[in-house]
Amino acid sequence: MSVYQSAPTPESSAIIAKDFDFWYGDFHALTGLDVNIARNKITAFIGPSGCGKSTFLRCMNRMNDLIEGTHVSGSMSLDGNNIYAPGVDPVDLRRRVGMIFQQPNPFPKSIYENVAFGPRLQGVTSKSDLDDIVEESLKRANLWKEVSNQLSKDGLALSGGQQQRLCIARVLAVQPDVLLMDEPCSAIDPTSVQKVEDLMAELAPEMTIIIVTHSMQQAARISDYTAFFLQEVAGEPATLIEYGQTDAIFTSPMDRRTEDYITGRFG
Ligand SMILES: Nc1ncnc2c1ncn2[C@@H]1O[C@H](COP(=O)(O)OP(=O)(O)OP(=O)(O)O)[C@@H](O)[C@H]1O
Repeated sequence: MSVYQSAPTPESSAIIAKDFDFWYGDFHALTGLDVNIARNKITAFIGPSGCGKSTFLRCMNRMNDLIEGTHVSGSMSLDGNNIYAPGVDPVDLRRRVGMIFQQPNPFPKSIYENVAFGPRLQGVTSKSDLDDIVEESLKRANLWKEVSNQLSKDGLALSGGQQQRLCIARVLAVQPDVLLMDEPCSAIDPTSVQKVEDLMAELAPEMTIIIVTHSMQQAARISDYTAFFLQEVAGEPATLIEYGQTDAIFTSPMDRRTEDYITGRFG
């Protein structure tokens, strides 16, 4: 049984997972997840390595569909619609639920083309419209000031932290409702971490953000809600141990395993 402390209500949630399980082939990776993800807030997923944080994150835009032999049970909805229902187009879902990875992965194209790529695919052809989208997206990603006079430069020539913000701009250009961030700061320098955290705080009022992080400090600093996952027995599925408002989880966890993890006793 998971423990909940002032967790989001269904009415205030963008994503709702109910009795959700996930398998990689025969390996039952996640079980019994009941999680409401608050709309336009930042939610952090924490837990030791291998407890299924990334797996659960990737369920939210069906990225795991790309891995052969995976399947799910239970339900997962976005704005009230089951994302695993027949007829849902995963490509369209991934536009609405964008993803940022641990390693920045810009295309080997110019900064401009990286950001214009998605809107072009969506049918935007006007040069001035694309110019506007590129500028706006780079501004929202806190990168515009650094690159506005070098938009034709190769995205891969930027620093790691700049590349990560370019990837964020690329996702923002297609106007997602949800941003999934899988350890987005673990491969970038501290100054860039600060910039990414600042931009998350700026985006959150209009976007639902979920971040997987190994940094307790980062989870405590930036998130509104925190979910703690654990795989207690090797080979057995992981599950949600405790979930709720970040302040409550960090200052008065109700489950001993949460307390042990956040105080650094394991993991
Ligand atoms: N593509 C895959 N095929 C089979 N098993 C996988 C695959 N990806 C992950 N797993 C397994 O699923 C479990 C959960 O992994 P996952 O990467 O989701 O955990 P995590 O909590 O995000 O870990 P970390 O913090 O190390 O990134 C692990 O046992 C892992 O070995």
